[in-house]
Amino acid sequence: MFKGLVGLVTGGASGLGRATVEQLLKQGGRVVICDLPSSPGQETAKQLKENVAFVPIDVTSEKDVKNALQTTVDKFGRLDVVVNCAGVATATRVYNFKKEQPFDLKSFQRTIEVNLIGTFNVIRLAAGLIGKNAPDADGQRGVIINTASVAAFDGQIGQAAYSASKAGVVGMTLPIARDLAKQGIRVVTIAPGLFRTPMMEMLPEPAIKSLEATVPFPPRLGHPSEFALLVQSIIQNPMLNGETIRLDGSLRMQP
Ligand SMILES: NC(=O)C1=CN([C@@H]2O[C@H](COP(=O)(O)OP(=O)(O)OC[C@H]3O[C@@H](n4cnc5c(N)ncnc54)[C@H](O)[C@@H]3O)[C@@H](O)[C@H]2O)C=CC1
Ligand SMILES: C[C@]12CC(=O)[C@H]3[C@@H](CCC4=CC(=O)CC[C@@]43C)[C@@H]1CC[C@@H]2C(=O)C=O
Repeated sequence: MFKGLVGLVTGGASGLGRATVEQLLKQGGRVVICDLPSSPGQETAKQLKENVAFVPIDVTSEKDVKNALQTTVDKFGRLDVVVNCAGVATATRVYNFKKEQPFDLKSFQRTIEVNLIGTFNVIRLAAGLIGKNAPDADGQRGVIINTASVAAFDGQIGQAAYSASKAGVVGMTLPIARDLAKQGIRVVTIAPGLFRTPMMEMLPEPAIKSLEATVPFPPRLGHPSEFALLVQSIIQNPMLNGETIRLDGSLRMQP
């Protein structure tokens, strides 16, 4: 099933996205890595060698995403699977009473812009290309997988912007799955708990250790490869659609 499959992974140069790229390649797929020009996407593609290409993009740009889709067609002829992993994390309280400073609106807008609108931008443009595929025996033409966060449900102090952006991704999953159902395109979102990636490693190790202790089982950060395994499973299971799946070791984040 994966042999020859063409995937496009945003945020594919790092963390959960990179692990997904590696898993798709391991299964015999071909992959376009989409990430910021400043990311290590080019080196990543070189390291992974075959059946992979890097296209520098900002997910919020229509022009960039259209260019990435055109490159996908030029290089691999089609697109079957999109995995949206590009994202940014911010932590600011709604009001800083010591500095008498409200949350910076530009920072709130940028978080929504990248995590929510960027994800939507990729979905809306990729759907047209996936819709050109001939349907399989089940009528399926492709799969779109998004990345939210458990912060969509249990957002912590300082996560108003991040949680709102991820809740938006959760909220649009079902309506988009319904929009694309007639074309046989499935849409599923993963809401990860805590995974060891460069985003997480912005935190000092003692903070990571204490976060790990809050995960009931297994009491550790997830490995990016475990995220990639769920991506594989979603691709393989045609009954998964319009749903958000928590991948969190039963973590419920504390305030
Ligand atoms: N690591 C974790 O524990 C969790 C991560 N997530 C989400 O998973 C996704 C992947 O995160 P990680 O791999 O941990 O982070 P990461 O920081 O390792 O990777 C994120 C990638 O997104 C790219 N990116 C950022 N803004 C972009 C833009 N405008 N256009 C294109 N690419 C852009 C970055 O360059 C980076 O390569 C994110 O959406 C994050 O919010 C959700 C829950 C937990
Ligand atoms: C996003 C997430 C939770 C956070 O808010 C932190 C982030 C790692 C980097 C951070 C450093 C800080 O100093 C403040 C908090 C945060 C932005 C975490 C990575 C994954 C977490 C998440 O989405 C959990 O579901």
